[in-house]
Amino acid sequence: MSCSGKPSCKIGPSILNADLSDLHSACVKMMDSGADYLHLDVMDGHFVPNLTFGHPVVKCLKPKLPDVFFDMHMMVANPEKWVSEMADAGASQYTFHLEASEDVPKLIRQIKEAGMKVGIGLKPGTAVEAVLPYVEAADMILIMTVEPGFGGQKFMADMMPKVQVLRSRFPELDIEVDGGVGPDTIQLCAEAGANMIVSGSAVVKAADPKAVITNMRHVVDSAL
Ligand SMILES: O=C(CO)[C@@H](O)[C@H](O)COP(=O)(O)O
Repeated sequence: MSCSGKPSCKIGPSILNADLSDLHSACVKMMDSGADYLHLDVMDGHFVPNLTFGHPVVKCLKPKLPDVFFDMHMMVANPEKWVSEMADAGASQYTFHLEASEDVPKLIRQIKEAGMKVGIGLKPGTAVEAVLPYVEAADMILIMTVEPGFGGQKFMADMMPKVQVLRSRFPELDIEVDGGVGPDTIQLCAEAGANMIVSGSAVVKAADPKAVITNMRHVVDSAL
């Protein structure tokens, strides 16, 4: 866990439901609206029943957005397979799923050696206790608040106890929530102790994304 002190609020729009025909503009719009980072959803059709994009897309985006932190949400089987490609493409953080890795300590080492931060994601059905042995070695833990695979799903409030357990045990940890997070659900996330907020449809499809981001930041800052 590399973070020290009180965690800060960071808002990372998921561009999954953006207009992918003009992905660069969609990313710029999010950053101009006050986003702290971008959350890029990589799906392989095996770990989740959907397909998106991979490292070639990141490689195209990175030179145009050199200062943007790319949080790669790797919803893939065999996450060890894409570490070097993602690092070469310019990814900042490699968030793999605990359920997909056969050797978590080895994968964490591999990601760090490649120069990226380490995120570990948990599907809704995975108990938070399963990740506890790895928290100290990771930079961020992602608690999924929908079944991974699609944007626009309903927020699962019953995932909040997982966030509470992590926050009470690790006051300085970056804890990310992802899935159905927006103005209607941010209060629950903030009260539970999440500080890294992934929001897809609620931000990307908003008439005023800046207002949505500002509002969510205010709610999280007030709870931290
Ligand atoms: O990883 C995922 C879905 O698998 C998420 O990043 C969603 O894409 C977020 O979108 P919304 O639920 O906020 O629309």
